[in-house]
Amino acid sequence: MAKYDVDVLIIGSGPAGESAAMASAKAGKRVAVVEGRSTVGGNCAHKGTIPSKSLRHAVKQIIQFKTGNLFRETGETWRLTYPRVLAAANAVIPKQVELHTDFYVRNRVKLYSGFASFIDEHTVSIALLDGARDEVITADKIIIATGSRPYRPADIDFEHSRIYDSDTILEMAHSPRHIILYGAGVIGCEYASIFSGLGVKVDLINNRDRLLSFLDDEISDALSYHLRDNGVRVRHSETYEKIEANERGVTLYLESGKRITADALLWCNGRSGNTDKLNLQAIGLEPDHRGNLTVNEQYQTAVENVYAVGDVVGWPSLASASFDQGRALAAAILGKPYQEVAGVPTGIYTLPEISSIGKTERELTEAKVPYEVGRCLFKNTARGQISGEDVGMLKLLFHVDTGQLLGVHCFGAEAAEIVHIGQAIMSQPGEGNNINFFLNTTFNYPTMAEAYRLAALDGTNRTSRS
Ligand SMILES: Cc1cc2nc3c(=O)[nH]c(=O)nc-3n(C[C@H](O)[C@H](O)[C@H](O)COP(=O)(O)OP(=O)(O)OC[C@H]3O[C@@H](n4cnc5c(N)ncnc54)[C@H](O)[C@@H]3O)c2cc1C
Ligand SMILES: NC(=O)c1ccc[n+]([C@@H]2O[C@H](COP(=O)([O-])OP(=O)(O)OC[C@H]3O[C@@H](n4cnc5c(N)ncnc54)[C@H](O)[C@@H]3O)[C@@H](O)[C@H]2O)c1
Repeated sequence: MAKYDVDVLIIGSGPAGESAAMASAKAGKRVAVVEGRSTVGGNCAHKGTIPSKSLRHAVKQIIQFKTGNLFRETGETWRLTYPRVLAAANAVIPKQVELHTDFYVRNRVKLYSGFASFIDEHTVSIALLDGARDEVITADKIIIATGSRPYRPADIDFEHSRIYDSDTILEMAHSPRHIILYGAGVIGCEYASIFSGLGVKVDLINNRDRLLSFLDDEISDALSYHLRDNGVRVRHSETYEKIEANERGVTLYLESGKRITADALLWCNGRSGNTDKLNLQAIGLEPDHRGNLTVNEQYQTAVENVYAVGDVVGWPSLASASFDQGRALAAAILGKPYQEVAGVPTGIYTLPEISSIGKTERELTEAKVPYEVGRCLFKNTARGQISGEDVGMLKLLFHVDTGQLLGVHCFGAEAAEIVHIGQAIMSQPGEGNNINFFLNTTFNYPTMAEAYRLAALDGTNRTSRS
């Protein structure tokens, strides 16, 4: 008789929970997953990555249609409402659910639809969604992969029909003429692109002094320029004092004395880890003030058999990293070699798209590393000219003496794909990581990938002249 009902019990079926489940099941463990929604996929598939990227894709199609002279006569009026675009975008969610459900079925992972909370460190109670009863399960190892949700300050009335967060904006049933986005992190910048692309007047309120300050300054400046060029009003270094809404509109009062009124406000300033309903007191765990759990490099919490992965452990809070954390954790539990999740690229689906990996110019300058820059503007590539996607740039940072590639920064069409070529070279050991790879390699022509060759030529021409 086994001591526990299952070997591994996972709470949450987002990317982190799913990858931990699949890796454990494939290693022959008896695995069960508890999901508080009626379908799998996590917030990633239902509220975060997937719907927002699908919405952005639909908006990009609209922009291409509106600006492409092949499709329309100049002066023709044409408009799609937000609910219509949203409905088209949301069509991807059931496809995602079907895809991910199959993974559980094929790998014989038992799924419980219900809300989990701890009874003790090996026992979890599940309030089943059908309301029939509570199920109690014991497990040798328990993984918390409960993700995060929008942070909601107590002084803002999120029940009001004009005030939204990144979950409820996916239910907005009208097209605003003017929207305020409070918070200019990744979510705020992505939604600024989406709404301005739909022709909505956008105010983007940033409580810092530049957009996405973790990016290379040149890329962050380019984002500010292009958002403004698309009609977004970006306001830096502003903090809200209060937000009032009534049937006529919503007004944001800023500490600086400014007042902005619009049809809707999207709050995108911060997230909280989903830990408050897990009854963590029962096992002596205490999350931090943002609801996140602290873990060691093996994703183990202070309780030996309880682990945590994904958004619930905080930074970098990405679906991409969550998948890898889940797999790394499963390997650690199984006593296999595992790789720490590091060197995660940034992929930001603004218009234009942004992606980067490695060091920024500021970081290299501060560290006194002698580096050179190679740039290729997309407007100077044949592919960029043919496709009309000529806004953008690839920028390579490399060591002046060794040619080692130190950073790849890209904005423009397909930046999030393009960056992976640089990532592959940067991850080569020793001299395998060298800018010369791009000079000694034949690229398909015409491609956006060719930008690597052009940027490498630009950079190495500079170093050979100096
Ligand atoms: C608008 C938006 C856009 C994003 N875009 C991107 C992007 O482009 N690229 C990217 O890499 N990342 C993106 N992210 C981040 C990404 O969605 C998250 O990092 C990812 O979903 C985290 O995965 P997770 O497995 O930790 O948890 P989640 O996906 O949050 O899933 C956790 C699951 O746990 C369940 N759960 C919670 N508590 C319980 C409980 N007590 N019992 C049972 N089940 C429970 C929840 O119902 C949920 O389904 C975006 C996020 C948002 C909000
Ligand atoms: N393309 C992508 O990769 C993508 C797209 C959208 C969102 N995301 C991820 O979703 C997460 C949320 O993005 P965001 O744009 O809202 O930025 P964010 O949550 O990282 O930060 C926005 C601001 O809110 C503050 N904040 C965060 N949590 C808080 C809390 N609980 N209480 C008070 N203040 C808090 C932060 O300090 C920051 O000033 C990020 O981790 C981001 O990486 C990724």
